[in-house]
Amino acid sequence: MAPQISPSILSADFARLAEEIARISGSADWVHVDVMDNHFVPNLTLGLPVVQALLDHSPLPLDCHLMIEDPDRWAPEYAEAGAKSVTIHAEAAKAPIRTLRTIRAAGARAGLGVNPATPVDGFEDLLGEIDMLLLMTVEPGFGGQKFLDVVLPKVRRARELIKGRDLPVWLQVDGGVSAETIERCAGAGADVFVAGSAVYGADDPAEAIRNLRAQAEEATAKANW
Ligand SMILES: O=C(CO)[C@@H](O)[C@H](O)COP(=O)(O)O
Ligand SMILES: [Fe+2]
Repeated sequence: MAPQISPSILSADFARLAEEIARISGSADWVHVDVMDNHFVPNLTLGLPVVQALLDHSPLPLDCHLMIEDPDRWAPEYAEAGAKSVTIHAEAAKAPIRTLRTIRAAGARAGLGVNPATPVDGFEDLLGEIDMLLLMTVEPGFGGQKFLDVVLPKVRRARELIKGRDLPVWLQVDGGVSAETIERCAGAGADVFVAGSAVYGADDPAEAIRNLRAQAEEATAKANW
């Protein structure tokens, strides 16, 4: 699949979210929405009512990343509200298969997220239940952190597992993705790139996205996965 860019609004101006989305609507593929509950991660951002409001204003599909303690309870509601992609964390879900199936049944893409220290090998058998695997490349909870190179072998491993099973599962990297790191991610097999500070910290977010995409495309072509 051609690389996709999913800018995170965590680094946008929370008082002007609809306008911040409008700034990237011609250049991004998705809008990445980080839902944090101050339990699964030590930060509190936004929840279902704000996502419902954004759905009325966003020309781009929403890619909701749920960093919450009880995704089994809440994930289906995001999908039913109209989010096109809903990712739950493997470390938090108590009934991941049921929840992933419920997300899909509601018409959304089902994502499974894993923290930097969580191995992907244990989730091999779940690959058929998901549309996207999200690999955190920082510890979840905050934007603007330094990319963790230590996760790159796992990105490669995940791509091998997906390829080995010949499944159309997207591989998303999230955290510290920038002009300095995106080529390494694409080279390791990632094809969906979340970037918060690298996009919204730039003077021209649309140009930053175009540059990230060009870098990802070049590295993907070279890697030839
Ligand atoms: O899920 C998270 C953080 O927990 C991410 O989506 C970050 O918001 C990405 O921000 P940058 O690291 O690109 O600034
Ligand atoms: Fe995220």
